[in-house]
Amino acid sequence: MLKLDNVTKTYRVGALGGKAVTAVDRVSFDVRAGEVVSLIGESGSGKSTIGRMILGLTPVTGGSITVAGAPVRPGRDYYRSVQGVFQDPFSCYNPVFKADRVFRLIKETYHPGVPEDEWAARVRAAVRDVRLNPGEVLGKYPHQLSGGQLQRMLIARALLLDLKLLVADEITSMLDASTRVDVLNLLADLKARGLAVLYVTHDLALGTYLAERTVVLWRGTVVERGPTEQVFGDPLHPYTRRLLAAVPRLHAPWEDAPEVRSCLYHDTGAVGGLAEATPGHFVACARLSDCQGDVS
Ligand SMILES: Nc1ncnc2c1ncn2[C@@H]1O[C@H](COP(=O)(O)OP(=O)(O)OP(=O)(O)O)[C@@H](O)[C@H]1O
Repeated sequence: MLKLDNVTKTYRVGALGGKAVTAVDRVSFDVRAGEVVSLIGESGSGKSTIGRMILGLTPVTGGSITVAGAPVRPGRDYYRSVQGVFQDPFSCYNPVFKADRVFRLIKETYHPGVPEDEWAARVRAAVRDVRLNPGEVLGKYPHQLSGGQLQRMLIARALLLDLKLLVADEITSMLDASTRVDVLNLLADLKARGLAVLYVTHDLALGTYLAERTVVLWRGTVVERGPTEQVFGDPLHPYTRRLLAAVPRLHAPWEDAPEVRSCLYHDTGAVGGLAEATPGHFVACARLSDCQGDVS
């Protein structure tokens, strides 16, 4: 459903855009229909930039992104099947309008011909699908609803479209533990309906919860990707191991990488990109910044 092929993003920064920052560097992975893939990495690793490129909010610098075989083409038709939900639900609502205005905008843009009573029934069904009570949430202003309720209403809004791909960017990070589980279960429901979900997070525990496959991003490059149980159960790259072992320790800088005893990438003679350890489980060079998989 979603395919990224060697995607690179360079931002121009500094005076008159004279300096280039490579936020995403030759990233390739895919997400199939009915699958959740989690994209994991620390702050600044390029996760949101990837999400924004998929949603057509910022152009790619190199490589290609396709959804159902077609390139990203921001516009009404594209957003009918591709939607994003972001970390801060409050920013998606205008505080002076009732929160369910987000549903009205969908009707006006995508379903203008649907009679009002039928539309109201569809909205109520979508709201129930995200485990909210229409009587409790409809007709209220954003400040009268919780973050979790607003987040779920955004997902309900996406359900009113002919959605094929959802980019969920840190959607649970502002929610309390019980609401978080609700929203994750909701994503599992979407998966069961055949949606492709890219679940962007810096939280490994949440990443494992429902993703079939995991992509680990480090400074804009993929260092490991594969079936979630393999990436978490048998992490091959030192960065993945470090993420898994990242419990705060006083006086020990987090940056301390574990000693690299061997590097599958070099051992297998792989060149440029990732070495395949077991079917579908790929890993980059273990020498982190020394090499970044560019050796020959
Ligand atoms: N509009 C921009 N202009 C210049 N640099 C940017 C821009 N947006 C992001 N960057 C840089 O690109 C890199 C990746 O940022 P990005 O927001 O994609 O990371 P992230 O993994 O989503 O981080 P976080 O989890 O903190 O949101 C960072 O170095 C960031 O400073």
